[in-house]
Amino acid sequence: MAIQTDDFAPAPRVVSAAPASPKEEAIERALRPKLLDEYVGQMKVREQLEIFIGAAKKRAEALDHVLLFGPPGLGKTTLSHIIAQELGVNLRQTSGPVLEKPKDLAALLTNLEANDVLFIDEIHRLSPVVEEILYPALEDYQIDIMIGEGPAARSIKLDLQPFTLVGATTRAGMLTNPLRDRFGIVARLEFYTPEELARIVKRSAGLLGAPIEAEGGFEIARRSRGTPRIANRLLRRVRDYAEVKGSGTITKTMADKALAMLDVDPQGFDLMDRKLLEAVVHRFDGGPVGLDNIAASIGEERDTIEDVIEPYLIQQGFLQRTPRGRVATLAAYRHLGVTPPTTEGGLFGADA
Ligand SMILES: Nc1ncnc2c1ncn2[C@@H]1O[C@H](COP(=O)(O)OP(=O)(O)OP(=O)(O)O)[C@@H](O)[C@H]1O
Ligand SMILES: [Mg+2]
Repeated sequence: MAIQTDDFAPAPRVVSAAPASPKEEAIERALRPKLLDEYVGQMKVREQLEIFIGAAKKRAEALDHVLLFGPPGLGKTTLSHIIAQELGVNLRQTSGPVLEKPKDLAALLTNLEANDVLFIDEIHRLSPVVEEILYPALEDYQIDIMIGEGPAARSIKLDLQPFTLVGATTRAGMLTNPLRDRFGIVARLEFYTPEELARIVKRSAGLLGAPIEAEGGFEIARRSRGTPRIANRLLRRVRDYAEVKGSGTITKTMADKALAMLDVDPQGFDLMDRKLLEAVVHRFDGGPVGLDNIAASIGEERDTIEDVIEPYLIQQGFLQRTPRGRVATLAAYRHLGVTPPTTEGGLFGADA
C-alpha cells in the first residue's frame, strides 16, 4: 500500500481555518454541498443568490458578477460551485496568484461558453496587468490583446461570451476600487452559529457513516470557531477517538475528551488563540498593541493573524481592533483567569 506522507505529517493547527493537506481537500470536496438548498446558514446571501440566479436563468442571461468575501473556511469555494451548478453552466476555476500574465487570463476568458462561471480565488492577489485585462471583460465582455512585437505590435479587440465572474477573497479591503465596483453582487459570509454548525456536522457524519448523538454533534459545533471547515475536521478527529477509545459512537463525552486532547478549549479556542490573547494581556498589558508586535511576540505571520486568528476573536468579543492597535477585552481577561486592571487612565478607563 502506498504510504501517504501526509498521514504522518503533524497537523499544523487543529482549528486552523486553511485546509491542512491535499488529503483533507479531497475529503472536503466529498462533504461539499452541491445545491443552494443544502448550503447551511448564510440566509441573507442565499436568499439574494436564489433570486438573482432565478432571474438570470429565466432571461437566459449571465448572472451579474459576484464577490464573496469572508474568513477562510466559511464556504466561498463551495458557494462558487453551487452558483455554477444552480445556473446549469460550466465552472472554470483559477486563482489570483496563478494568473501571472495577461495571456493566462485571456486564454481562460476566450474559452468560456455562454453564461459560464469563472471562479477566481484570492482575487485580491491579481497582478495589476492582469487586472487591467479584466475590466473591459467584466464590463463589455471584450478584451484587448496585443498581437506581434515591437513597432509592428497592435492591439485588437476580441469579443467574449457573456460570463459571470465569481471572485473570492478573505480581504475585501485589499481589492482596488475599480475592481470592487464591477461586482453587481457583493456577499459577505459570516461566522456560523453553533446550531448551523451542528447541522453541518450531522450531515457530514451521515456522509462519513459515523454514528453520532445530537449532543456529541453540538459539542463539536460549539467548539469549531464558527467555521464549517473546522467543524468537519474536528468531526473526523473525534470519530477516530470514539472508534479507538469508545464504542465508535460520537457522544458528548467522547467529543469532550477528544477535543481536550486536541487542546481545543470549551470556547473553541486553540493554542494559537490563547497564545495571542495571553501575549496581548501579559506582555502588552492588554494593549493597545500593533499587529507587528503581536506577530513577533507569538511567532506567527501578520497575515495569518489578521485573516485567520483575529476575526473570530473579534467577532466573539475577546479582542478589539482600535486605531491604536489591538486591545484585549474583559472577556479575554476572564477567559484567561486573569484579574483585569482597574486603574483609571488604564485600558478600561482612558477611552471610556
Ligand atoms: N454553508 C455550508 N454548509 C455546509 N457545509 C459547508 C458550508 N460552507 C462550507 N462548508 C464546508 O466547509 C468546507 C470548507 O468550505 P470552502 O472550501 O468553501 O471554504 P472557503 O471559504 O472557500 O475557504 P478558503 O478561504 O480557505 O478558500 C467545505 O468542504 C464544505 O464541506
Ligand atoms: Mg476556498
